[in-house]
This record gives sequence, C-alpha cells and structure tokens, in this order.
Amino acid sequence: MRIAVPNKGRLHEPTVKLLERAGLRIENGADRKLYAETVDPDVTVLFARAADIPEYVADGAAAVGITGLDQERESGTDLDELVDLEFGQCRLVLAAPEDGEISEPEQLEDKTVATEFPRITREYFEEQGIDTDIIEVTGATELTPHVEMADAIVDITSTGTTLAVNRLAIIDEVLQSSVRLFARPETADDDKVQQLTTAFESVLAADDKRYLMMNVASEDLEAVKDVIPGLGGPTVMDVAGSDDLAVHVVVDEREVFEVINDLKAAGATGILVTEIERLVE
Ligand SMILES: Nc1ncnc2c1ncn2[C@@H]1O[C@H](COP(=O)(O)OP(=O)(O)OP(=O)(O)O)[C@@H](O)[C@H]1O
Ligand SMILES: O=P(O)(O)OC[C@H]1O[C@H](OP(=O)(O)OP(=O)(O)O)[C@H](O)[C@@H]1O
Ligand SMILES: [Mg+2]
Repeated sequence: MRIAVPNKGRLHEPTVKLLERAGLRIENGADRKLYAETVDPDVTVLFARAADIPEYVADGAAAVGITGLDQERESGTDLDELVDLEFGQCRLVLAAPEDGEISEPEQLEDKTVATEFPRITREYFEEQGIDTDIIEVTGATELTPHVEMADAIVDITSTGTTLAVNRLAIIDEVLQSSVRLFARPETADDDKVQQLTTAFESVLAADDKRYLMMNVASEDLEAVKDVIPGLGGPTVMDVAGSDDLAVHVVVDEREVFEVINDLKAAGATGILVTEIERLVE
C-alpha cells in the first residue's frame, strides 16, 4: 500500500512523526527522495506536494493520502475522509483592508478577490449569488489588496499574525481545515486502509491520556480505587517480595494533577506518570 505524504512545508514533519507513532517508521528515506519504505514491508511512502496529494489518491497512485482539508476541497476530488489527524488546523478566511470600505461579502459584487484557492473561493461566492472576479496567485496573497490587484483575499490564517501585519481584517470564514487521512471511496474499506485508520486513531486516542503506576498497601486499595477515574478498572498486581500491590491505570491528561493529589492522600506511593504511544480500544 502506498501512502502519499507532504514532501515539505509545515505538514511534512508532523506527518512523519505521526507515521512513526502509528508504527510506520520511515526507512531509508533521504532528503529529496520522493519515496521511501517503512518498517512494514507492505507500506511505502510517496512524498508529494500537499496540494497534489488528493490527485495522487484520486488517480490511484497512492491508496491513501495525508493532507489538509483545504487541499482536498481545492482539488475538486471527492475523496473519503477517514480520520481527522488534528494538526495543521487553520481557517480559510475572506479578508479585506482594515481601513477600507469592504466589511461584508456582498460588497464584493463586481470586485476582485485574490487567492491561492480559486475553486473554494468561486464556490463560496456562487453559493451566495455574488458575482466576483477571482484572480489566482501562488503565495503572498496578503500583499494584493495593497497594490490594487484585489479588493479582498481568501487565504489561510491560524495565529492571525500575517493578516494583522498586513492590516487586513477578517470579513467571513470560508472553511475550517485540518489535516485528514483521505482515501478513494472504492478502497476506503480495504483491510490495509482500515488497519491504518485504526493505527492513527490509536495514536490520537493516546494523546490526551496518561498511564499512572503506583504502589499501594493492600489495606489502602479500596481507598485508592475510589479516587481513580480510570478508563475501566485499574490493573492490580502483586509486587514480588512485598505485601504492597502495584496499581496501573489510564487517566485523562486533564485529570492527572487532581488524581495524583487524591492518590497520595489515599495512601499511594511511588506514583509514576508516563505518556502513552498508542491506545487501541
Ligand atoms: N499558518 C498555518 N497554520 C496551520 N496550518 C497551515 C498554515 N498554513 C498552511 N497550513 C496547512 O498546511 C497546508 C500546506 O501548507 P504549507 O505552507 O506547508 O505548504 P505549501 O505552502 O503548499 O508548500 P509549498 O508551496 O512550499 O510546497 C495547507 O494546505 C494548510 O492545510
Ligand atoms: O495566521 P498566521 O499564523 O500568520 O498564518 C498564516 C500564513 O501561513 C501561511 O503561509 P506560510 O507560512 O505557509 O507561507 P507560504 O506562503 O510560503 O506558504 C498562509 O499562507 C498565511 O500567509
Ligand atoms: Mg504555505
């Protein structure tokens, strides 16, 4: 099975890291190499531009692809979205100069909008029955309103810094995006694709969980159990050469601080907190 992965840009590294956590570490990949093997002999990685990945999947060159929802929408392919991988979060927004007249999409009738996302932008205006000229640029879109190339832009924002330094204000949100795992509808149910989906889901499920281990005297076990919120009951084991018990439990990251205090009060000692690589439910 081939997976199409962003070859550079901000999505490359987090994608490679995610593959590794999912048990698909890349082997003999090298800078500028366009494909690589993984530790799983059945899985190869193709490195492609984030914008081209939907097309690679639609064409069958790759079974699945990892890229932003914005890229999939812009490509006009109609892929199945299997998992929201929860990184690369950003918004596509309509923005215009802060001190200009334009503050509503309707005011862009017969005006010009510059964007790297012409298809999404056209659909956005068509849906509202607004007739607008769209000009396509390939970067630095934020510049265009200041050189009279465009009255407004549709562009990506996350922190808002780029819009702010270019004195542009958001008029409307066009799309919320994040990185997703995409497949062709015909192959979305294939075993290997399903296994990959499960592997990614297990990584995401582990992200906000922590594994707690502790020693508990047997007479304190009930008190300790009482304060454990746990995903299912704790695992309780004998400790060799001691009357103490070892208690292991998975808890929500947000609860760790409070739970540790409660556990100590209930008599737990030697409490260890670790991250979890994957959690297969
Ligand atoms: N500022 C941002 N914050 C979060 N995600 C972003 C941001 N900018 C882009 N993205 C996401 O990353 C994807 C790829 O953007 P990136 O800038 O890494 O690649 P690119 O500009 O297409 O790269 P290149 O043109 O160099 O190949 C976007 O389609 C979007 O999903
Ligand atoms: O809201 P912000 O955090 O400022 O992010 C928004 C900027 O990030 C992206 O550009 P990128 O950094 O990817 O540069 P590029 O134009 O070279 O793709 C996007 O095109 C915006 O310009
Ligand atoms: Mg970019």
